[in-house]
Amino acid sequence: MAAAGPFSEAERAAVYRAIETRRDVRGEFLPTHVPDAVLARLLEAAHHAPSVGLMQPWNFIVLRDIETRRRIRDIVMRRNAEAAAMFEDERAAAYQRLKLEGIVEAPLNLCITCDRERGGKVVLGRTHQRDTDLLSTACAVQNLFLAARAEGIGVGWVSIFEPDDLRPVLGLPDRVVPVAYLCVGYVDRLFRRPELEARRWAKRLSLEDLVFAEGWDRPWRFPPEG
Ligand SMILES: Cc1cc2c(cc1C)N(C[C@H](O)[C@H](O)[C@H](O)COP(=O)(O)O)c1[nH]c(=O)[nH]c(=O)c1N2
Repeated sequence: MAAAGPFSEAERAAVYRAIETRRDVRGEFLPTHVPDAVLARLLEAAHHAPSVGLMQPWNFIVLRDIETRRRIRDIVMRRNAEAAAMFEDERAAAYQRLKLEGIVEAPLNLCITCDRERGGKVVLGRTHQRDTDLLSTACAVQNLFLAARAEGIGVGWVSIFEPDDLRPVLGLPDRVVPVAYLCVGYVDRLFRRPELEARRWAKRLSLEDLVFAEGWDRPWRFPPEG
């Protein structure tokens, strides 16, 4: 066991700053190489995520080769045309204007996968909730996002494809699911608020409308600020 008191004020501020200023980045990646030593820190952060039964279902595929990334970008462009066709009228036009991936612009891509058989047939904590392995992998993704923010590195999550689309390109075995496809690279500017909000696609909800006390729909009273 180790001491578990609160962080110093500066340490606390740094943690909240990483959380609050993290952004999903689609454009504006700098071409600067992300050194392997820095990447190793990000992967270490991801690998420190909680996981059901400590099954650590993740793997990390590091993609720097431009040809592989072009193949994946082509898949995303094809799937994006399908997605675009699902919106109507003004929404369709607005969708077309959004930049939703930086696969080729970012110098580095990462695919974070979930091995659905890691840990064997019976895993502590997963017996009644099969998808907790996927949820655990998402925790690893978020750890990486936050560590990247602290390093001045932007991350953009791309999900505009069928998971099976990536299987032949990355040689994924059947038991392995690609959970997150990430564009990664240094950034010198970040949107202050979600880019989709800045571009008037969607709005951040008010936290006060999302917190209940003792049951569904009974608002929790936030303490007055200050
Ligand atoms: C599982 C998942 C999948 C995706 C995303 C996120 C997550 C959690 N996001 C990014 C998403 O739009 C973004 O997180 C929100 O708009 C909030 O913005 P910030 O992350 O706070 O900047 C995202 N963005 C995008 O441009 N293309 C995409 O395919 C995806 N896919």
